[in-house]
Amino acid sequence: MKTPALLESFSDRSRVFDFVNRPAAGAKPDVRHGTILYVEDITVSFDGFKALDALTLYVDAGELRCIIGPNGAGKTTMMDVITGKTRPDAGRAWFGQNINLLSLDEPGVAQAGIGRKFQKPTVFERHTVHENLELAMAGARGVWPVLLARLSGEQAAHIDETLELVGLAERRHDAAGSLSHGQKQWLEIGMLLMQEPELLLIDEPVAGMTPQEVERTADLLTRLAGKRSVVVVEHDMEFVRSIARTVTVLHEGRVLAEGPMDTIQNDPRVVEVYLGE
Ligand SMILES: Nc1ncnc2c1ncn2[C@@H]1O[C@H](COP(=O)(O)OP(=O)(O)OP(=O)(O)O)[C@@H](O)[C@H]1O
Repeated sequence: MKTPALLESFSDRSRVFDFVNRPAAGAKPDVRHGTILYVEDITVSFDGFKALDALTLYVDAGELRCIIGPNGAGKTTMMDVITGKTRPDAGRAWFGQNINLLSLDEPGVAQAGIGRKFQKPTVFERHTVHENLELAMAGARGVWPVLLARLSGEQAAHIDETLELVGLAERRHDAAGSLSHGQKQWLEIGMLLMQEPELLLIDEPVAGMTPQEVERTADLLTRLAGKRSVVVVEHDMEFVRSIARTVTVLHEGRVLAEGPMDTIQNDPRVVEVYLGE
């Protein structure tokens, strides 16, 4: 019984998925200069300790960027600033040329078109893969409209396309709880995609995956880039090597090095602080 089952999850939904409550669509980022994300001179201090220290980096529209760096380098703090979770002490963060991220709260950032995927998959375990995507659909203003409205042809097609993209078409009627860890990660990426974000921030997507799942995730993220921009924080260097065009290395809250993976791998500073660990 689909409807009662979905209703049961109502209380959980708002707790687990803030992004499902994404408000109505706002302005799109203006990327006419080719840059979708501007992070400039961002400083975040915790009790005097600088987690980010005048961090500056730019991400191009359509790019797939990997961010690496040792524990405590500031990767999570950077994502927190971009998504409105942490307010910086100083600096600027813009989404395209026109959207000042520092003026938005977390729902506002999501509404503007930035989707964030945390490391641990959080899907509605008791609901089917298809229902999970329905609930996450862009424009849904809560569980009632999702449940009561019949899917339009366009919405049904969007779900079908997403199921194909994340490789879960054959599992659409299965409970999300029956999926493997890797499949849950793909489902959650699919849920983010239902809101059609311009920029996806993805935290350690392949931790705990089998080698086959890692390979399929590399393929998925590579296919997502282009139409969207994707920023991936990841420690698995083989995975980073397999997907990244440009790698940014963070260290002590700053960019230590940035460039193609081959250059980064041979940079003695990077080897010293990170790769040589
Ligand atoms: N809320 C906080 N209060 C105090 N210190 C914090 C807080 N959040 C982060 N830090 C500190 O800021 C630094 C940067 O942390 P951050 O989590 O951004 O690093 P990271 O690169 O994501 O590390 P990891 O790879 O371990 O996830 C760390 O030294 C951390 O201990």
